[in-house]
Amino acid sequence: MASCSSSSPSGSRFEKIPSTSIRVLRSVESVRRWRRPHTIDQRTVGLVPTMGALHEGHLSLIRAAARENHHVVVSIYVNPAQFGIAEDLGSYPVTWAADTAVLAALDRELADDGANLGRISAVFAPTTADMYPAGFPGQAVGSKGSFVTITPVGEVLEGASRPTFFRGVATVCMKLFNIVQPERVYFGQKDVQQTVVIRSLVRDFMLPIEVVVGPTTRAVDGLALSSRNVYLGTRRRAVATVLHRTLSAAESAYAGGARDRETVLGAAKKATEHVLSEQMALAPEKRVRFEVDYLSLADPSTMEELAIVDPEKGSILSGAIRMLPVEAPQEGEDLGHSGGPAVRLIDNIIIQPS
Ligand SMILES: Nc1ncnc2c1ncn2[C@@H]1O[C@H](COP(=O)(O)OP(=O)(O)OP(=O)(O)O)[C@@H](O)[C@H]1O
Ligand SMILES: CC(C)(CO)[C@@H](O)C(=O)[O-]
Ligand code: BAL
Repeated sequence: MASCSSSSPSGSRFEKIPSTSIRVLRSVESVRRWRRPHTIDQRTVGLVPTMGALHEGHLSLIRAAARENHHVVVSIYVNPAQFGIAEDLGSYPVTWAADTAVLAALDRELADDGANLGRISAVFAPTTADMYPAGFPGQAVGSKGSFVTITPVGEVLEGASRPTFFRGVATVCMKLFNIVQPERVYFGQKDVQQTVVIRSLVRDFMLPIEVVVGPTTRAVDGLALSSRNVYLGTRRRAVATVLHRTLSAAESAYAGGARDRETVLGAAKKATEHVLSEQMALAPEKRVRFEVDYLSLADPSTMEELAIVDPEKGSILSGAIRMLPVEAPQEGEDLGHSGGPAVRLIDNIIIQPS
């Protein structure tokens, strides 16, 4: 494990990422002890919640947090409560050594950039026993326990496909916010419905926190970076841009003057069907099959489906697709992390209010 203990001036021993001043905090109590003096000194704390397997999308949020806060805390915790029973909790990428190396390099970059107010002060990496002190309540829809639910926004789209997802996210974020007590929290637009749920949580429970949403970081071909992209393998990775191309087609229809759902989403469906028919014309050992889970044109503050876009309010175009396991895998073919099960990808484009 790439972390070590080093002596503080007071002689107490703290775990740190090697060659950095980044503390590794593993318990709720250790975060509270670290946080207390910064409250007294009125030093601001920005929290970037993650599930690890860090990529440039996460780093963009950390950079934003360092510009605006004296201290940045990055949490790394794969929260079991937001995974459905049949989902990928068991194979979710866990890359602690790489993550701490990436954070160390980013912290050096932040130190060299005079425009930053702060740097990465701590990584919070709790255990499930710490996060669920009464015992983990389970992943089932009917699990009993202390949960935060944000409805109706958490029930549609991602919430319809993943019925325990936003209950798990809202619950763990409430815990993280109460533990770290940040002035600001940073979330990515890539998970746009999650940002609407978090804004509702903060508003409805009167949390004294500012929610900052960073833009989606993309690969050069347009694919939104995501920790789950490692599941794709080479063949599906080449076609995975279909969702971004689909949403871009809908955005172009809007830019061309369309305001009604049928025309805007019709352009998206046409784009998807075109890519699918191209793929189906290929031989089984070459092609990639996918299924559209949903394509949505929704209100930006409620995620309710829209019949017509009001340009003064704007809207959110979003979608989810399932990239199916490849057919006729070839000898030595890269099938992706965990051998190529179906991979669910999400993406969105915000149509800004005019
Ligand atoms: N491409 C991206 N651009 C900007 N922010 C991102 C991007 N991908 C993820 N984030 C944000 O990083 C935070 C932590 O996300 P998480 O650790 O789940 O990574 P992820 O790549 O979204 O993983 P997953 O593949 O499980 O969805 C969330 O706020 C998420 O929206
Ligand atoms: C916000 C979050 C860290 C909660 O576990 C997770 O949903 C994520 O990584 O987007
Ligand atoms: N980035 C969202 C976390 C999840 O899909 O579980």
